[in-house]
Amino acid sequence: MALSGKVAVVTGGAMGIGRAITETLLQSGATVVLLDVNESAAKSLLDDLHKVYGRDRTLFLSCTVESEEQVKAALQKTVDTFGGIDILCNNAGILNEGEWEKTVSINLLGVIRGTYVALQHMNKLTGGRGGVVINTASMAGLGPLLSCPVYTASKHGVVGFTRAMAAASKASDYGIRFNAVCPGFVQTDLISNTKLKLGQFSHLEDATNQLMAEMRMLAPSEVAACVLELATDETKNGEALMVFAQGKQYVTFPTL
Ligand SMILES: NC(=O)C1=CN([C@@H]2O[C@H](COP(=O)(O)OP(=O)(O)OC[C@H]3O[C@@H](n4cnc5c(N)ncnc54)[C@H](O)[C@@H]3O)[C@@H](O)[C@H]2O)C=CC1
Ligand SMILES: CCCCCC(=O)/C=C/[C@H]1[C@H](O)CC(=O)[C@@H]1CCCCCCC(=O)O
Repeated sequence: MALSGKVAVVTGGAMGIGRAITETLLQSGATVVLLDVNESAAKSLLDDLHKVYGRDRTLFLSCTVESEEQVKAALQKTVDTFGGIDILCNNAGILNEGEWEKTVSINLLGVIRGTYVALQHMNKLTGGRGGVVINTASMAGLGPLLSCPVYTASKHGVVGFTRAMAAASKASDYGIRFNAVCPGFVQTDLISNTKLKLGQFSHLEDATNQLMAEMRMLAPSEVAACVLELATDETKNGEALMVFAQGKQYVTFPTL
């Protein structure tokens, strides 16, 4: 029960990787607030979670990470209900090269928005308890996914933002660690019907499917286990933890 008494917020917590993160954090003793746009999936998940963990340790708040107003209201509600925030998992994301501005808006701006709003509650310099922010990036945040230039750009942005925030937080004594998890392909809805999601790069569907076939498809729980490691290992700040066929590996970046 490493996280007993801690309060976690998971964006995109209703499905896929976010759902696995929610379940893993609950198993580790945390209270989890899930923010999502998919109300039916969230409510059905909550019904299941209440049976296992009781009604007091989970809360669903309907919220799009595209709206600063909604994110602010959701995090304020979290603090009013549970007394603070210790862990933020900026996980919500989409893959849609056709709607590329929305992809940036959710995948990158959503992470920045969530982080800046949470900082107001978590920063030790402004009365917060400190804690940890874990962003779901991707291996596409470290190398190019050929059929998804904008998705790739958004995830490179998440990795860069995470590392810069980690350095800023350390230098400013915010008491908050910042880490990113970078999975390869994970079996979730995000990678279903890929052709429709590739927009002007739909001709690269076969190459994308080939890549998926070559890389072992991960289970959401494998990613969630890495998120738990980043949440509980207090030595980790500014890390990008890859999860891929061979297991997991902390990325070594060039030092300048
Ligand atoms: N599935 C994969 O192969 C990989 C996924 N990722 C990343 O993992 C994260 C989670 O993706 P998956 O679980 O695979 O996808 P998913 O589609 O299964 O789940 C995404 C969740 O985010 C929610 N969501 C979408 N837009 C939202 C918004 N504007 N505000 C709040 N919630 C929103 C959805 O309703 C859903 O519950 C994403 O950031 C994705 O880019 C990273 C590497 C690999
Ligand atoms: C410091 C070492 C970093 C190595 C990162 C890496 O292995 C990247 C590999 C990409 C390679 O450039 C060609 C690819 O397609 C790889 C990215 C695969 C991305 C899977 C993304 C799944 C998803 O987010 O949906």
